[in-house]
Amino acid sequence: MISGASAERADALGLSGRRILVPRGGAAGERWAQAVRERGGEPVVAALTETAAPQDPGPLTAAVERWNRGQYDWLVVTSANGAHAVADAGARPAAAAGAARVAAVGPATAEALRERGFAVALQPEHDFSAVGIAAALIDVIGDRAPRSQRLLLPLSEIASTELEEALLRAGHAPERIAAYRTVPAPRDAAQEARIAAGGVDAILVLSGSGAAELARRFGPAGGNGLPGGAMLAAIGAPTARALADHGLRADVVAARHTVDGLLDALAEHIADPGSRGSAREGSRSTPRIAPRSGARTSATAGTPGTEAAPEAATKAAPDAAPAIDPAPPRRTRSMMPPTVRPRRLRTTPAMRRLVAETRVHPAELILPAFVREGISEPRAIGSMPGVLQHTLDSLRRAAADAAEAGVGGIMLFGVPAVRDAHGSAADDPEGILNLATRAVVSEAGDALVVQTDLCLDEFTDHGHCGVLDARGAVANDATLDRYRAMAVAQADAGSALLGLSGMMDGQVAAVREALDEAGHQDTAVLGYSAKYASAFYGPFREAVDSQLTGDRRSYQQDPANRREGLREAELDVAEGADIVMVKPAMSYLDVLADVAATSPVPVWAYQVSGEAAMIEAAAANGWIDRRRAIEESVVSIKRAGADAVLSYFAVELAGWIR
Ligand SMILES: NCc1[nH]cc(CCC(=O)O)c1CC(=O)O
Repeated sequence: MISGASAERADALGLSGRRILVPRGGAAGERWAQAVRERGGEPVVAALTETAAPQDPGPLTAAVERWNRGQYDWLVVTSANGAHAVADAGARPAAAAGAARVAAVGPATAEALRERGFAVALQPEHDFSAVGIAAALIDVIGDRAPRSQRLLLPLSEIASTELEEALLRAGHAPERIAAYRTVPAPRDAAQEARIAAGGVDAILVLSGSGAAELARRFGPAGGNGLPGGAMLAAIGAPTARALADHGLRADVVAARHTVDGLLDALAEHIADPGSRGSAREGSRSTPRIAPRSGARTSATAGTPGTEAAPEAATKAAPDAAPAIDPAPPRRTRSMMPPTVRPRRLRTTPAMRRLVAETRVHPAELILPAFVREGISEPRAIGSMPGVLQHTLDSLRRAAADAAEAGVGGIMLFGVPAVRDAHGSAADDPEGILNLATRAVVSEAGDALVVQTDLCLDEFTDHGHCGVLDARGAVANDATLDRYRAMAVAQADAGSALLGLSGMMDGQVAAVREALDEAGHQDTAVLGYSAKYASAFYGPFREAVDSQLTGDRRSYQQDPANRREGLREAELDVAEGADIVMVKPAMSYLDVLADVAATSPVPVWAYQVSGEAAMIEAAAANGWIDRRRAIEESVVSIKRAGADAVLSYFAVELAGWIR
């Protein structure tokens, strides 16, 4: 289908710079989006349709029971949805009777089946459609011989009858079951308006129902209006005909009904609008609003659509030439060129810089730093490349470097030589964290806001953030007494801002009261308000040589909870927190945005150790661009609402953006 030269063009960057509407959500949408990205395009995921359980699940359940009892010879699956539907209904990979086999319409379906534990015995070689799988099956099971086969066909409610008809004609006993249905996806008015205003360059149309929904939302009859100039790329001829039924014309019709087939055809069309991958040739006689009978398939083999869109395999007559040539060819674009062009503001680096909504400034970055008692040389931390366990001396130098780079603050964590059940070293004026605080304040206290982690986990021999009761549970109120003592010791040492990271109830009020009683009215309190029990603290635990076994789920928040994050922040503000924080950052940007929307005090976020480690590890593998990923991650945290960000990259990033 695709000539050598244009195949090469269509290759890696064939969609470069193009925004492509992906009309599916979920895992399928992500697969399409990834394939668009691999070709240099920018996917815009806007689900038009989604799958739902059939109106009446009874027949599917009964059929799956029969399958499990070994009453079929074949399970014939024509879409990934079908595979998931039967698996979800309880179909066992190997039927009890043993001899049953599984056929898949194409590679994506086969992959879904394998994912669910089914071995795939048969798959068409080229034609991933109802016609293709019928032919492949009949090849193997023959015409009636040796005996009529029982085949279970779990299909979409509106799938065509092609497959069962072909099997019936060959003398077999197909049993069609409605396994799922395709329904309109929830709508997003703002996104639709952006799309209509020229937000995409091309739209993928993957099924007849997708075409119908596209027309309903953007089509000629009362929708938002299709984005001017957007190309329509149909997965196959039936889908192109469905578009025509709604007064829309496919610019591209894929000959191979797969992700690659469609995106290659689109890339080929972009590279050469007159090429065979485009529908121009096939629809020369087709007006923009094509009567159904006038639509012609372009270079397609068989009746396609099944692999990506089983319901699209309609009973249309393929390649039926129109009786009367309805209209002269249209060489002009079918839609008006856009007048609204958001890309104008992206044309040059200077323009992009001028219109950037979010900026990161060094003063809004805080460097977390570790100091370890009893070492004479700084030590590397395996899971945190570039981060050290400092000696007092090297910490002083690191603070001076941070001040020099213009960062706003430094957050100190201490790693003591000796631990006990109460974390005695935490409030000992000669404890490592308090010593380090004095050292850093004298070195750089004018240039940097010197801050201290107020928590017991680095100091206890059991590694928990509080003291334990007789049964080994973390005792909230007894811990508050320890926090009061720590607060006074840290303020005495010169800490300007206490970072309360222990997640005990009432900790902000307790610490505020203790500070005020001790005459430290001017020492500020940072509530780690919405702190989640996160896997992303992993490398930190190495950094502080944590003694923890088990987890912190009885005091840190459940990652499933969003509302609770806002509540914790509100409580901390009410208790007198001067600043509140959300932590980790990247997986909790929704919580951060919620808190930022209502907080009367500054809102910070902590890009934690695991977030940094992910970037380092991927960059070390050459999988992402390290600097861009760091810049993007921090600007995203600010965009979501953070006024300042704790980041292990603070000094390096400050150097880049100065
Ligand atoms: N003292 C508790 C504390 N303060 C900051 C972090 C994690 C920071 C990071 O992962 O970078 C932790 C660890 C925890 O809650 O287990």
